[in-house]
Amino acid sequence: LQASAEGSSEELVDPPKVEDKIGAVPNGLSTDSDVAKREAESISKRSLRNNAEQFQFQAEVSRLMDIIIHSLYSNKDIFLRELISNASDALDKIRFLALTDKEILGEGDDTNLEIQIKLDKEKRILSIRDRGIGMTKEDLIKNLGTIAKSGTSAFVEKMQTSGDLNLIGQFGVGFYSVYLVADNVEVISKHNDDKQHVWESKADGSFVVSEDTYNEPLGRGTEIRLHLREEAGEYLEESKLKELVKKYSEFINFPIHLWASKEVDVEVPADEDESSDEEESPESKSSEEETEKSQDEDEDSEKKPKTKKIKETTYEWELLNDVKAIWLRNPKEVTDEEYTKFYHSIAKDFGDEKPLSWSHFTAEGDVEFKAVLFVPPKAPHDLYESYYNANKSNLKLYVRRVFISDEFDELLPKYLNFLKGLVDSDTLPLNVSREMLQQHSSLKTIKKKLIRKALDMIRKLAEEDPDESNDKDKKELEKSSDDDEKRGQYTRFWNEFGKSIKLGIIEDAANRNRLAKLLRFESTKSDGKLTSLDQYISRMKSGQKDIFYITGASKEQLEKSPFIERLKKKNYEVIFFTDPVDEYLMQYLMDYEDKKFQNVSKEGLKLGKDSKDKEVKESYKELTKWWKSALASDNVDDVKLSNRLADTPCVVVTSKYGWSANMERIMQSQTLSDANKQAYMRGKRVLEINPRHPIIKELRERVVKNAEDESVKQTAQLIYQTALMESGFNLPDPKDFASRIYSSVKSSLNINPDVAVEEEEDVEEVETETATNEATATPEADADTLKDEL
Ligand SMILES: Nc1ncnc2c1ncn2[C@@H]1O[C@H](COP(=O)(O)OP(=O)(O)OP(=O)(O)O)[C@@H](O)[C@H]1O
Repeated sequence: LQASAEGSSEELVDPPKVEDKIGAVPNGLSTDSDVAKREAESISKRSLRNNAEQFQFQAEVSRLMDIIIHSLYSNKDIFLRELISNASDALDKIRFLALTDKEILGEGDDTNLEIQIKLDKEKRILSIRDRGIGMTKEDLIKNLGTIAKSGTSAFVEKMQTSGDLNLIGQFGVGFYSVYLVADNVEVISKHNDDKQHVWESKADGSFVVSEDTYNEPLGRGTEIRLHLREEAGEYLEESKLKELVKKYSEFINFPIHLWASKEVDVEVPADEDESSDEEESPESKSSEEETEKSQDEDEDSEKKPKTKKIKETTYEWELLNDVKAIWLRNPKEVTDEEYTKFYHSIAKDFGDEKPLSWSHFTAEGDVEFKAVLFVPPKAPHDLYESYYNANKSNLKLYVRRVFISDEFDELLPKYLNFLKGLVDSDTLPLNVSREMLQQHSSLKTIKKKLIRKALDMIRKLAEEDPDESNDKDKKELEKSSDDDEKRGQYTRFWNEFGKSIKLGIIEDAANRNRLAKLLRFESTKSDGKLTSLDQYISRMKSGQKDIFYITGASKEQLEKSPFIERLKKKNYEVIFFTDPVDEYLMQYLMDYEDKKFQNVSKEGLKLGKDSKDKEVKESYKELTKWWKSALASDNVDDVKLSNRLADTPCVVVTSKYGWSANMERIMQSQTLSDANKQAYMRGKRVLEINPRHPIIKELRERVVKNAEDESVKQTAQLIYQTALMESGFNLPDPKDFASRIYSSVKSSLNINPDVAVEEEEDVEEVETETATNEATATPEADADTLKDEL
């Protein structure tokens, strides 16, 4: 979209040049050279306009900017940390490239990897400049407006519900926070591969990009100029900027300088009258010594011109941060507050909450590295989005203090992607490409150690939580003072990241047992709280060999399940697994501490032998045989006596290695699931009957009396279909089930089964006017409804 920008050149600003000493320029009268300069400037402005191209912001970005501009969010400070963080990222990028090609850094000032902040109070401009990688024209267009990141719409959505703008950095759209304080923003950038360009937008839906022939050449890097809004005057105060850098950007690993003013005493020539006054001042004659001195001075003053001291404002770069990396310090000397602030900065998570836990350690031996790992207080919004495809490592890799990448998949397994932190290795080579580094053998060792440390840290979260310990430990823990803060911390962890631990059990065979220790769930005995496998084992009945569990859609549903009736009666504990991932989890978690897991809705449940078993079995032989053949066309492999039922007549159980009813339900609900696989994986079904139930006993009598009785067959089919449903399966033919129910209702109401439904009288249809006015359902209308719903 080419813009014709003639005629509006007045709108263009005349920004200060970074190297000018703002405020130190005297306001003198115009000279010829000033006129010539202004003439030249207006020519540059025109040429800037002529080659300007206008672009529309991508729609989501536009919405985002709109929200930011009209936000009533009071903490507008956040824009500065976002800009500094971007500057730091850009510096990291160029430093990394310079590892393999020194030339890239250029020479002179360009080699100073730093961030500079400057103010122009008069023009109300705040500039943040870095000597980072810079942006080409294409980068400016793409990164600042036309390509919306996945986080953009997620953030817009989030803002509409719980408007906490503080989270902006986590969504990868931090740059736009500049519009909290500025109504016009210029981004001047120079990348080694392109000429200097300037991007400008007043957040009116579009931005302009042009080659920059007007501003002072940056050499390399980016300068962001914010034309501050009327109400954002506080950001023109040096003290405010110093406070913000201290608060939010303390852990930036590059020097941040502020062009700060300073009052200094300077000697200036004094006029004669004043100097004679000074000579007459009483102090100068107060002692002999001083008189002598003053005589000396008098002698000097004959040679030197007279001077006096006056206050003058000068400017110099003042360093605002201490660039000593926190991970290089001794953990004992780092305070909790410092770790929390470091977490906020590394995770771009500037909420009020502390990380749930952290681990700061040094690994020694063949591979040496330092690391700091954090468990965030909350899971990010997209933790499990495209879990298997996206590259979402949250660990930053440094080699000897130089940032290398935060996209190294090789540092942590996917299931630990929720951890934040960094690794700084002394063993890895510095001057090789990222690809080569990725294949370096040391990474395997680093990964192994990181996993161990991470799992230890999570285990400690549980150990230190008083709610987690059993009664004996509780007494000891009650003495500790920071009890309250730690109470419930593991439940908080579990609610945020429990799924990751489950995915770990599925994916990481080597650490399966360690991860299983971290597993939490509810059970028939957990009293609404979470419990662990160790606690389950400690409560096991004597002689109990297996760990019992059941899977389903909700705890409420499972509590009433017929599968656990008898187990509950006999005081066995049954674990409830209600997350879809649990079905997958239990395909991998076969045993724990030598105890096997038994799904109580699958065949193979053993609860000890009953002395009358054989006898009872014999008495049901005829019924089970008859029923098995009657159900042959229903995919039922067998009919057996059940040992798990108390009050229910019968249930349908599945074979050990096939899918459970719950898994069938999950698979059927997946849009892209493969029908062939469904048929193949569907577990074999066995109808289990309760030999003590009156319905079953009666059925046995009836079958013995007359195995061909049609009504007995009908009833048996209805019982089977009901059991199927109660056991959690979808009915293959609901219509058939419904007709059977209605015939049964007819019989209980004493209605003759052959009575037909009354015929409707034939009345000629008359078209009425109202009928034609009625809204008709069209595919378009349906699509609209769907859109509304979405
Ligand atoms: N000072 C800069 N130097 C070079 N590129 C920059 C600079 N500032 C922004 N960018 C580019 O613009 C993009 C958008 O910045 P923005 O702050 O919106 O998102 P981000 O930096 O990717 O994420 P976050 O806000 O979480 O840091 C960046 O990814 C980067 O490519």
